[in-house]
Amino acid sequence: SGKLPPGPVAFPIIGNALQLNMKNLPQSMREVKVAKYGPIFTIYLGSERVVVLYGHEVVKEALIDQGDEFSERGRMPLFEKLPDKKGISIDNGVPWKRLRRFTLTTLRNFGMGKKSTEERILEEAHFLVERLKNTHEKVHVEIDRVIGRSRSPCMADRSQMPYTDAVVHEIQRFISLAPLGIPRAVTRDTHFRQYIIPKGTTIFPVLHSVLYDSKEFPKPEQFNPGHFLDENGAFKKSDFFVPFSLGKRSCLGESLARMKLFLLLTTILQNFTLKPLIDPKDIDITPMTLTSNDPVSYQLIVIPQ
Ligand code: HEM
Repeated sequence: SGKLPPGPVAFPIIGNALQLNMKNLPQSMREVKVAKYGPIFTIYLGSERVVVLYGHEVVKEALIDQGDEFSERGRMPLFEKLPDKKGISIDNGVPWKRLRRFTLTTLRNFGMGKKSTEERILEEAHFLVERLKNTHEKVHVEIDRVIGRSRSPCMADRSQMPYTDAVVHEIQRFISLAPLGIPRAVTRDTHFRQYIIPKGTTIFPVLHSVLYDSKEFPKPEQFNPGHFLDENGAFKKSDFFVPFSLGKRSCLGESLARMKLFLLLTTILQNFTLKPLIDPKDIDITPMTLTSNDPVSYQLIVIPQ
């Protein structure tokens, strides 16, 4: 008893390819949800069935409340044979369990070395600073605002720097790097709300739908660090901040990535003023979107402080 979540009628072989914009799947997901199917729907990418979870409530319900059932790593249908820009194949044969073990061991070894992770990242940040200082050339990156820093950054500073912390969070929210999440799959036939999702079905937990929820983040399309600040200017946590996903298969590199983002940003801004070449409002910040939101290249003026 029970049935699959609803979805648009699919054709043999091509599935829903004609109804979806394959160049911008996250946008298509929103249209399908809004069209009529609601927060849980089924689509076919080629002949592969995918159940899409759209919005904070269902994403949390699946990845946290029913975390065991939604804990398998899924496939990215249609895209599996595409090499990414670095020539690394995102083949479905990626052995996730081995990757997880490898990452854990590497992170542990990294942490056990003579130097702390913090020191290593700072070394990297200073190396970057040296490179920028010595280069005098315009770097192709867009940053449309300037935040000055007067003292040497370290992780302990973060709690004293709510605005910088909010900026880092807002960057991650705004760029929505993995808008569809990284595909999951269900470990067994799974009852989810009034539906049954067959074992092995690919699941897209649409992180973009959580990061861009307008009830939590007023005007989500606008870059506004105020999304993570309370009325007194203190840092405000949000359950909707899910760039690293949620639950037992969430990103293993989260604390490393967050440390890097904070230390690199503060070190660069402590040493340089960054300016765009053109009026910031004329800069097109639309990312390249296929399954991830990749920023395009920008020109930038880097002025030593
Ligand atoms: C800003 C940077 C990063 C973002 C936004 C990010 C995001 C994600 C997301 C959305 C997932 C899918 C998790 C899920 O299905 O619940 C993931 C998985 C994963 N990430 Fe990251 N990640 C980042 C950096 C890193 C770094 C630096 C590492 C390694 C040190 C890393 C290692 C992994 C691994 C191993 C998995 C697979 C976990 C599993 O399948 O059990 N990530 N990441």
